[in-house]
Amino acid sequence: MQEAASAARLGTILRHLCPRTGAAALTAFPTSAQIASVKHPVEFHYTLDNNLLTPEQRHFYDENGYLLIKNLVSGEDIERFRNQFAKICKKEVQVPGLIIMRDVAIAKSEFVLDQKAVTKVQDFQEDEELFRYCTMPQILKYVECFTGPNIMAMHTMLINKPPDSGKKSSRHPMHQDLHYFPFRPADHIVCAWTAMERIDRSNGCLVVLPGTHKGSLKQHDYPDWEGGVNKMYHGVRDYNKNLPRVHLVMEKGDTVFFHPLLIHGSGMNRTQGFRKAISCHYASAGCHYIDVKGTSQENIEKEVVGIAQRKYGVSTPITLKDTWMVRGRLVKGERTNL
Ligand SMILES: CCCCCCCCCC(=O)SCCNC(=O)CCNC(=O)[C@H](O)C(C)(C)COP(=O)(O)OP(=O)(O)OC[C@H]1O[C@@H](n2cnc3c(N)ncnc32)[C@H](O)[C@@H]1OP(=O)(O)O
Ligand SMILES: Nc1ncnc2c1ncn2[C@@H]1O[C@H](COP(=O)(O)OP(=O)(O)OP(=O)(O)O)[C@@H](O)[C@H]1O
Ligand SMILES: O=C(O)CCC(=O)C(=O)O
Ligand SMILES: [Fe+2]
Ligand SMILES: [Mg+2]
Repeated sequence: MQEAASAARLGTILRHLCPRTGAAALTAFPTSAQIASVKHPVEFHYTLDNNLLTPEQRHFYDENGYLLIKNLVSGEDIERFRNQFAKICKKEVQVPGLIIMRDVAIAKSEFVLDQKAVTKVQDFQEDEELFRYCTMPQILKYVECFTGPNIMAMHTMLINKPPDSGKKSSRHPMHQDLHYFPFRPADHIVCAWTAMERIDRSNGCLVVLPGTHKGSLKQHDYPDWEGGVNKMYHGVRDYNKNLPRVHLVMEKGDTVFFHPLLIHGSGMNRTQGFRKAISCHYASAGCHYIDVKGTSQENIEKEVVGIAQRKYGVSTPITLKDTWMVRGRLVKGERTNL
């Protein structure tokens, strides 16, 4: 009896150390022989093993909070996404629920039906062509290593970073995507972000602070930038500016998977081209919603709810959770909690 109790306790500790591999390595009540055999507790904390990731890749993600896979999306598919994006900008197609955002530097200038006016489109879950990105088997195969088999596409974006207007507003401040998400656990959420062309420091690549996914969710506010900040581009209030930064230089089709606590941003676009990337945030359907009242996420809830009420013309009180429940789409397995 005592052995069963201590075995259960050890199981709990191991699961705590590593929720998934700990649970997989041990049955609910391991025998003392099993306990004795657990010499090297748990190797990997942030990934599931579906025979896709090598031990080196799993180790890299554990340590750094991101994983870059070369050449995952074909040039042909990227061309199709580009064409669809152009059609959306020209208003040749109307997509229900889509948010079209213009850069703050030109938001008040005259409206042009051209992608030169669009900084990103969000929530394209109702666009069959762009949403194809979120359902690509070669992407979901990787996503499953982070989320498990029941997968929800929660947030979709095509980012069209414009040439900087001179005000540096094309930058994206350093942030953690979890700030926007009222669901947990964070370890079962992952972003896939695919470069639609070569992206390096000249056109504003992703900048990451490796290892910061091991920390907690930080307080986010608007950065104090003279040239203006795009709506809802909150940044981490205080982060250690001495932490090493890594610039992710990517070729067309390369895809990075990253943890929602990883602190990242993107630099200014110093070229004349519109730097394009397409992304989707996935979560395990088994994640649960949380109430963000009284937490650091209260400020973003207020903004998102304000925009959602305007967009859907509702005046009844809604929560951050409601805005996510209507956007999430199942892409694999079974829709359970989210
Ligand atoms: C829900 C968030 C999900 C994020 C989750 C994943 C992590 C991702 C991290 C991010 O991407 S953070 C940034 C997320 N940003 C957004 O979600 C903002 C999405 N954009 C919008 O909702 C609309 O583009 C916006 C409401 C800002 C404007 O759309 P409208 O169609 O209402 O534009 P309109 O031209 O009518 O302008 C209305 C007002 O907004 C202002 N505006 C427009 N674009 C702006 C801009 N880019 N920045 C600041 N203000 C802007 C514009 O000047 C004007 O101000 P006034 O009322 O004072 O005249
Ligand atoms: N003064 C600043 N305060 C806060 N964040 C900043 C500041 N300058 C840059 N950043 C952030 O750091 C990231 C990279 O920005 P930056 O424009 O310096 O690009 P970069 O790729 O570092 O280019 P460079 O080659 O000039 O260093 C972005 O997320 C940006 O928002
Ligand atoms: O600059 C980009 O393409 C990505 C910005 C980003 O991190 C985000 O939208 O969450
Ligand atoms: Fe982000
Ligand atoms: Mg810099």
